[in-house]
Amino acid sequence: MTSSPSPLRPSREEAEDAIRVLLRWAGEDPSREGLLDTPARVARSYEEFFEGYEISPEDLLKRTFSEVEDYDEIVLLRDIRFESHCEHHMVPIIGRAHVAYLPRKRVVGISKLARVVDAYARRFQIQERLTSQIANTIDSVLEPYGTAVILEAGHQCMTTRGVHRPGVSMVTSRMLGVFRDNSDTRRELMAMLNRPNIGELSA
Ligand SMILES: Nc1nc2c(ncn2[C@@H]2O[C@H](COP(=O)(O)OP(=O)(O)OP(=O)(O)O)[C@@H](O)[C@H]2O)c(=O)[nH]1
Repeated sequence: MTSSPSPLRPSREEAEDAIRVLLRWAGEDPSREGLLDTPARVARSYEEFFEGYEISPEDLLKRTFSEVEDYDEIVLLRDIRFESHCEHHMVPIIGRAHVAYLPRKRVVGISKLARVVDAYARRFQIQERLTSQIANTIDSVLEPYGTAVILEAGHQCMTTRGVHRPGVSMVTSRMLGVFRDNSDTRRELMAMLNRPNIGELSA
């Protein structure tokens, strides 16, 4: 995950040992052939699932386009798939994010909005905090007239265990600036979200 790990961070070997303990605790024999490479695979998967801890979301938004300084309408990137992990049960949260801002002077490359979503999603999360972190970062770095973030997600801690309710999704939002204060602007955003998604045409 990092080339210079913090002294508090366990080594890869310790992480793999912990995975062997979990396998034993589940009733398995980590030395059987099919499981021999599993601790290393899981550790590699964790590096991927949790790479957000190594990314600075603020830095992702530093490069802005000055040529479009006079654009002052809503920019919306919708249906951004994200994958996160619930901090309570360490199982996946899979959903879609819709991210909008109304630029004041700074416009960013749209992929950067998806990268900010990933930078926070690839950590242990609860959905409310994930929603706020994405919105707050865009708002503080770009200083737009407003920022809006809406997340819809399925939580495997509710679908594959515990209360077992497949098909349930959780919806959260954070509205800042004009999206919070101006009902016309918020309505315009909702109308944009309700239009058919043509993104798949270019997929
Ligand atoms: N608000 C919120 N709750 C979440 C999120 N992810 C998981 N949870 C909930 O966190 C709660 C943790 O509750 P606990 O009672 O401590 O854990 P538990 O005994 O495993 O609970 P059950 O899931 O009901 O079996 C559960 O109700 C989860 O559904 C999230 O992103 N936001």
